[in-house]
Amino acid sequence: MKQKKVAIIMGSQSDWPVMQHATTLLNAFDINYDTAVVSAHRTPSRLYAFASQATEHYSVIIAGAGGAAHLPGMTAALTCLPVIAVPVTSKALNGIDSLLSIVQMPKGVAVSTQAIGEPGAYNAGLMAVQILATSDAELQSRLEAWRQQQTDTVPNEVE
Ligand SMILES: Nc1c(C(=O)O)ncn1[C@@H]1O[C@H](COP(=O)(O)O)[C@@H](O)[C@H]1O
Repeated sequence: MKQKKVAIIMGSQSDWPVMQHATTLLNAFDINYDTAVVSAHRTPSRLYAFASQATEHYSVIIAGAGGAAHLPGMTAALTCLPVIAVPVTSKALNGIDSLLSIVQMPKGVAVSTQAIGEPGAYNAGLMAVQILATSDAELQSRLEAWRQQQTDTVPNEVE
């Protein structure tokens, strides 16, 4: 079975400096992805069109937004694909607003929320790889080798 792509969507072009970190591990593992600006607030029809077609093209969606970050939750409401959310660092409240508006989803609609900002975007890419690896043995073994390499780089002693 051919692996479907990952979608990386974000509420604004201004989210890209954070969201680009979601591509680090997708690139490292040769996983195809698309990127798009989609906003629940500013482009609701675009969000509806994207989410209603998403299962045809994608296996996983990474959604980043800042401030009143309704994009991940609204995306999850419109598709049964796994949605990995990145709370983008905001100017006024450093991303606490983004985090809180993403993480408290009502029971019955799930979003996998990552950490605020760059580490969260990086881990969103990692989580996407981990999800894809559950149905791809070759990817799973590359992921395990990557994890071992990371473990091996952690020094034992304090200098
Ligand atoms: N949170 C959302 C949504 C949404 O959730 O639909 N759409 C845009 N935004 C956010 O507004 C912030 C400021 O956007 P601008 O920089 O374009 O003014 C961005 O972090 C974006 O994710």
